[in-house]
Amino acid sequence: MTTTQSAARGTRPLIEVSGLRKVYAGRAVVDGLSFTVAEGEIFGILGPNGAGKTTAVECVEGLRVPDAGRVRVAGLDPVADHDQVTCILGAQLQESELQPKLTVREALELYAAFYPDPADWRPLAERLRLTDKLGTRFAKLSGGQKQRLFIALALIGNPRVVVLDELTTGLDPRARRDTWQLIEDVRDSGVTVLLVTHFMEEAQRLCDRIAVIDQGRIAALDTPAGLISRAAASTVMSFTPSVPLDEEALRDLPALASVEHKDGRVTLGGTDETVNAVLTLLARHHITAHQLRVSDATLDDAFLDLTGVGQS
Ligand SMILES: Nc1ncnc2c1ncn2[C@@H]1O[C@H](COP(=O)(O)OP(=O)(O)OP(=O)(O)O)[C@@H](O)[C@H]1O
Repeated sequence: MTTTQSAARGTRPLIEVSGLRKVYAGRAVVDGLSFTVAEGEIFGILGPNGAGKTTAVECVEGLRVPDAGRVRVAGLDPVADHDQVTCILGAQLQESELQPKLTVREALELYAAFYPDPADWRPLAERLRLTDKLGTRFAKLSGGQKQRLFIALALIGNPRVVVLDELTTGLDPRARRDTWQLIEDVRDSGVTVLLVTHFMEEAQRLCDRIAVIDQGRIAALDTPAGLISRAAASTVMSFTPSVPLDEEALRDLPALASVEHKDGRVTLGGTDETVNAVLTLLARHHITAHQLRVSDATLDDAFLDLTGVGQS
């Protein structure tokens, strides 16, 4: 660790964003964002397309200059103290930033040379399962291998925090799950993670806290469980009734949050009380519920209620 890094280490949050604003063509795409990230956290930024997520994290990285507000990384200004922040914060590269002919070994050696106190790339390559790919050119790597290389390059400067923006987009489910494990390993090794994602399951599984961003503002900031508890319905029930249901009878159900009919299937949002009342109603009318499913609300449901936008 460098002197600057140890001097900056303390009890204050590792990342502090306060009143951040960024305007393009007269439109505030980031409009007064405030959040903090504690050392050791996986902090998620979730939001619909165009919500301002990348703009916000690029202000944290010092790649964009805020129009208003304050950003600090370990107490440093990412724009004014850019060189020092670069040693503390590792950013995931975009694919186009690597030469297709560069081998994995060359990329690791090249990026290690950028830092005053780099990690030894050999154990890093081992940890990221790249050792048998060291001689492979970037263009020949699979999507998952490229992502593992990007994580290695983000970690090569021994950063205290890594910013991962849409890291698993385009990966198949298996490679995505492998990458999740790697992100957890990164955090377990003591590195704080700022994660921008579109994937609800990813955010729910990995993040300690999540800021849901909508139209440049924070719609909610909480733990995954806290966000889920904000969904209008805590329980979702769906079934195909053997005969069509009386709409009026459904409307009178206790704690009912939503009703939807689609292709003969009924989906109800509510609580356990709603579910029990539906079962009683069906039994009373001798109606069978085919393919009955009852599930707890998910982050997806909460996201939909908070932003009005469904996600993958
Ligand atoms: N350099 C720029 N010049 C003009 N407008 C920009 C610029 N960068 C971003 N924008 C606009 O700002 C808005 C927010 O973009 P941003 O990339 O931050 O959103 P995002 O939440 O990361 O979206 P996505 O999930 O689609 O990546 C968008 O409407 C985008 O078109």
